[in-house]
Amino acid sequence: MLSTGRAVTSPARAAQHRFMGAPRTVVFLAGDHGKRAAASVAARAAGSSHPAVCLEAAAPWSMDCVAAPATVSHEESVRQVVLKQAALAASTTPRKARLAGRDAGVLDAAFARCGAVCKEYAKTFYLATQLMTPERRRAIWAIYVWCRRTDELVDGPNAAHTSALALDRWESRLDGVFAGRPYDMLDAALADAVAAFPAVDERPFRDMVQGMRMDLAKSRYATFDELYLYCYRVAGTVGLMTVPVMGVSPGSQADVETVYAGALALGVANQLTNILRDVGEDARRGRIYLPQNELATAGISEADIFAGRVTDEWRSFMKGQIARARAYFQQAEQGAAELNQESRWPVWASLLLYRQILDEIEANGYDNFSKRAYVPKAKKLAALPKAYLRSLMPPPSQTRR
Ligand SMILES: CC(C)=CCC/C(C)=C/CC/C(C)=C/CC/C(C)=C/[C@@H]1[C@@H](COP(=O)(O)OP(=O)(O)O)[C@]1(C)CC/C=C(\C)CC/C=C(\C)CCC=C(C)C
Repeated sequence: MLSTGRAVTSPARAAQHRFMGAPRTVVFLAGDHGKRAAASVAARAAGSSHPAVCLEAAAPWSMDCVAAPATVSHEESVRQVVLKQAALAASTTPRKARLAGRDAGVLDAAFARCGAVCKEYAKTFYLATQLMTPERRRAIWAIYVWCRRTDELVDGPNAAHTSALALDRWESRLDGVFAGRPYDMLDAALADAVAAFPAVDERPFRDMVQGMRMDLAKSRYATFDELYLYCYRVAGTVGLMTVPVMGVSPGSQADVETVYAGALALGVANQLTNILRDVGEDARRGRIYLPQNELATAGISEADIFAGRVTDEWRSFMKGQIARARAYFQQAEQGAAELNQESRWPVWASLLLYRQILDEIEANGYDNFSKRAYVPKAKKLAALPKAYLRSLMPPPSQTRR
């Protein structure tokens, strides 16, 4: 069954949450979207079957934050993180004072360095951030750089030397960023960015580090739900980190949760696509990021994968995996359309460009063992104006209500 991050509506899910206790009063702060987020989360919380009721009681960083019984899926736990982050969209409580005077010059240099790193590693994305306001743009660059540095710890040239202890230290540095005590220049840029956008929460950053820990400890995923948790941690978190910076369109009438859920969906879709593109490469490193139970049902063994056998079973299995990734892209579209207009271009670019990789896997006859699905430069370039045009369209919710 496809798992597409729908709202909590089914009686089964409601029953799952009923035990979690009575709703708490949540205090929300200013801002139009904040009010809408607050109203919507509070309204949901008022019906005691909704997961929002237990967010307040949640231990801050644990994925078991909902005192969940074994039957609560990771998808459900992640959904609750999303609701909590959406409720924080109202947050205007300033963090530690931002730097001024001579220190502000140092910060400018730090942000310029973040921009240069983006330009080097993600040219298209860097170009598409040019439409954003300068404050948003530099905050997004700082987040990008932190994510890239985090990823490099387990996927970079020195990854073999990264231990759980190194990730502990990285997490302590992150605490410093959020406490206004950055360790180096690039951390200082991030510290300033999160001070400027107080709705950016530490939670998704910490969850990304947890994702990196999974890469240290795990090379198999028993079910899609397990894989979903991994995708949330390493990529869905990016959406939750960046939406508070990009902002929601002033004309949008959509629930803030829809936008956050869309952001999560884009991260998950991108990561699933990445996984499907890199099956062969990962297998050569002894890793299989595919649900083992679904492989077994399809009659595909690990030996088939290590031998790179493109059989009818494999093609049919891949069709299902691609359909699932496309469903997440579809959900992401709903959120992307509601973002602030000047922030939409990089998001649509990421969505359209990454989704094309799925078409290329199909065009390669589902041989993702010996061929790397690659979007030709001309197609990539064509996606940019297309993304730009999409970004000009008003939010669907603006005309709907
Ligand atoms: C505006 C915008 C697109 C912002 C995102 C910028 C940002 C902070 C990106 C961080 C990316 C990063 C370095 C993540 C670390 C983990 C990782 C490597 C994830 C994989 C990315 C691709 O990696 P890579 O560069 O190695 O790719 P190639 O192999 O070269 O192809 C991921 C697959 C996932 C990245 C996830 C996103 C870009 C999520 C984007 C979601 C949003 C920005 C939310 C949009 C909001 C709505 C409402 C839809």
